[in-house]
This record gives sequence, structure tokens and C-alpha cells, in this order.
Amino acid sequence: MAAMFSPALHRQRHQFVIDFVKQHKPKKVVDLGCSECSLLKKLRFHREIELLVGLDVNGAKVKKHMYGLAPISTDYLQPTYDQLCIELYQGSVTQEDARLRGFDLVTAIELIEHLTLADVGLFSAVLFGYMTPVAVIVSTPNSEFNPLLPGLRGFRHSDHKFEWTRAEFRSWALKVCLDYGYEVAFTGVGQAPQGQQESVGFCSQIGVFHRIGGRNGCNMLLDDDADDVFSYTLLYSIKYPSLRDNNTLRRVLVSEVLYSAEKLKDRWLEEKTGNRDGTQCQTEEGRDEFLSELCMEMEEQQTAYVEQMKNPWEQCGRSVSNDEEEKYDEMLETQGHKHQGPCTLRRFIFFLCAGRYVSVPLAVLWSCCPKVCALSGSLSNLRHLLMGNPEVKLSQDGSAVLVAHQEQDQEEEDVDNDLEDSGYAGASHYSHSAEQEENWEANV
Ligand SMILES: C[S@@+](CC[C@H](N)C(=O)[O-])C[C@H]1O[C@@H](n2cnc3c(N)ncnc32)[C@H](O)[C@@H]1O
Ligand SMILES: [Mg+2]
Repeated sequence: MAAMFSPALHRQRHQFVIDFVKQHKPKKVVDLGCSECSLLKKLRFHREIELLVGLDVNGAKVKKHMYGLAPISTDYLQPTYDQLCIELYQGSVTQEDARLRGFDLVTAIELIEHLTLADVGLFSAVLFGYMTPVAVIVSTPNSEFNPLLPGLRGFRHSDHKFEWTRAEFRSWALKVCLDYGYEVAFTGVGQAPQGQQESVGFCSQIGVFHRIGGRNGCNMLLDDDADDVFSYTLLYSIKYPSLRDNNTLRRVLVSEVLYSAEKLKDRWLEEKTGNRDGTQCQTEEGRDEFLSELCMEMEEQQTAYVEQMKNPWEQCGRSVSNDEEEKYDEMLETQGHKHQGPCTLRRFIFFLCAGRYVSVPLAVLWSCCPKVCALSGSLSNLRHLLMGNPEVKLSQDGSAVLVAHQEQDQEEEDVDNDLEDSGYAGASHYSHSAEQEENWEANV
């Protein structure tokens, strides 16, 4: 049978769901009879989905495949602002469970034919009468197509309790709509050979149900929570890393800050001294030369960045309202991202070479590292997010990141410790006052 369809029929069924998801952008999706979780594995890449749930009566099968839904390393290394939670349950679609109520989309792909007719009645009541999702996609074999399947005798699978004609499927679906307030459209996947499509229909027939009245079409949320039933067993639950989660944001920001500070330090040492020993780099001319080059580079980065920041939602795949766009433009304007030339940036650059550390002001990091800027949002937020983090060494007043710049022997380390103890790294005249920074923040 696999050779009859291209792509394979099971792929076409899943693609049908994916196309529906792309069009309707549901946030909460349940797959009933999720089996080997293969549809869930595809759906997790759809960023609009925030909660993805799978249910199957066969817990062993789910357990065998559920780890394939775990985040992969890039999800940890480059998290986005998208949020995704995946939950898998063992349980029967004939039983109610409050955790599956109020979803945007429920799919039941090749499930109902595995239920006895009595159970189909219970399933209909649970799905349409209790779970009351906004939309439902049900697929099931179309028995009229069976004569076209080479070598098939009886049902398509030994566990099938029935296989319906188009009329039988239709009559079940229309009754459900009447009973529970839905409307349905019929379609399918798996085309019959030319000329026969009319007479036999699709190989897999599909009903797409929408609740009449949409999201507000039922008063389920007014129900008393005390009646909530929990009959399923949770097998797996995972929350994907998201920049909306403060710990994840902090972790990503810290690694970006450390990387950028290190790069800035290297540039500074190389350009200013011509070698990597920071002790000789205190001349005014050296610094000016370095500054003007860095400023030019920053200006280029800023331009690219402002372009990118014009519509940060584009990256999230979300459309933006005019209102949001205006607000964002306003924010860019007040933060001075627009029309900001190298001259304004010049005053932020002030490196200090003290003992084994180069002090990289947070203001420099914030204004010339687009990612640091985007992740933190403001200079004071950047400071706040870095404070108390064991991986980042800040100057005493918290205005700069201290980056080690020498391989050191014990003697040097002792000297450095003395310097630090005396407050040199933070309290010297090279550092910035909190007041200065507030000023920058207001003007940048
Ligand atoms: C043909 S498979 C489903 C295929 C899957 N939906 C897909 O598209 O890849 C049918 C699944 O329904 C599950 N199932 C059967 N009766 C069930 C019930 N009462 N409640 C929940 N799942 C059930 C079976 O364990 C099986 O995994
Ligand atoms: Mg089946």
C-alpha cells in the first residue's frame, strides 16, 4: 500500500494537520491516540503552539518514543522567545480528564476505528461534550476505497473494530455536530486513480470540526473546579527553554556578555598595544586610534541592528499590529537607536587596564553588542541581570565587567588580589559612577 501513495498516506495525514496548524495557529493542541508520537514530533516545530499534549491508552508505546520529544542542544544553546510545554498521558479517550479541556485543536488521526461502537459514543461525549475544543480533526479509513487496495481482505488493520463508508462517517459526524454544537467539513487524503475519485472518495476520510461560536462557544470555564476529574497518568512533561524564562535569559545573556567582553578586550589589547601585554597601553593616541576604529565598526553594527530590531516579532513568526510597531518605533527613538553616530558612542568607551583585568564598561557592551542589548533591554536591566552571577566578575560599583587578560603566576595574582582588596578595580578614577550610567541610559 505504501507504494500507492506518494508521499506515504500517514505522512499526508500528518501534513494535513500541519497545514491546518499553519493556517489557524492554535496555541494548545492535543493528539488523541498519539501512538509513537510521530505527529507530536512534527508539531513541536510550530512556534505558535505553547502546549502540546499526547494521549494514548498504550502507555508502553508512548514511553518507548517519548524521549524523542526532548529539547535538543540548539534549543538550550540558542533559545528563542517561543514557549513550549509538552505533556504525554496514558489514558483512554472514553474517560474525562480536566487537563484536556479548553484546547484550540484536538486531533484523532486513525483512532476511532480502534474503538468499539459503544466506545465511539463515549469518545464523542468526552471529546465534543467535555473537552469542547475550538477545532477537531478526525481521520479514519474510508471503506469504499478498500477494493482499490491490492491484496486487502477484511479490514486494513487487525485491531480495527469497523471501517466506515463516507455515508457512515458523515452520519456520525453530523449527529455529533447536532448534539454538541459543532459544524463539520468533509475532506480526505490519498487520491483514487483518475476517474474513480468521485465514486470511491479519499483513502483516508477526514472531518474538520469547528465549534459554533468559536472560542466563546461554550460556558465550560464557568464550571466548578471542584468537579475536576483526573483519570489519565502523566508519563512525560517537558518545558522547552525560552528567553521568557528568567533563568534561561540570564544564562544566555551571561554567555553572550562573557564572549563579547572577551572579544572587545582582545581588540583593545591588540589595536592599542600591538601586542597582548596590556601594561604598555596607556597612551592617549593609542586609545584615540582604537576608539575611532571601534566607533566605525559599531556604527555598522548599529545600522544592521536597528534594521533587525525594527521588527523583532518577525523573527518569532508573529505578525505585528500597527500599534505595536508604533510603540516599538517610539522606544527606539527614545533609546536613541536611531540617528546615533559614532560621536555619541565615543564617550562610552573607556577601558581600564588594571593589573590582570581589563574593565569593559557595561555601557560599551550594551551599546555595541546587539545581542546583549536585545536580551537585556536596558543598561540597568543588564546590570541587574548580571549582578550576583558567579560567572561574571563585575567592578565594585557594578558598572563594568572585569576580564582577565594575562596568564599569571602566583606573584602577580597576589598583587592583583591586593589591588582588588584596596578597591582599585572599581573605585579608581577610571570607573563610571552609577549617576553617569543613568545619564547614558537616558541618552543612548
Ligand atoms: C493507528 S494508531 C494511531 C496513529 C497515530 N494517531 C498517527 O497518526 O501516527 C491508534 C492508536 O490509538 C490508540 N488507542 C486505541 N484505543 C484507545 C483509547 N481508548 N484511548 C486512547 N488511545 C487509544 C492505540 O493504542 C494506538 O496507539
Ligand atoms: Mg487504524
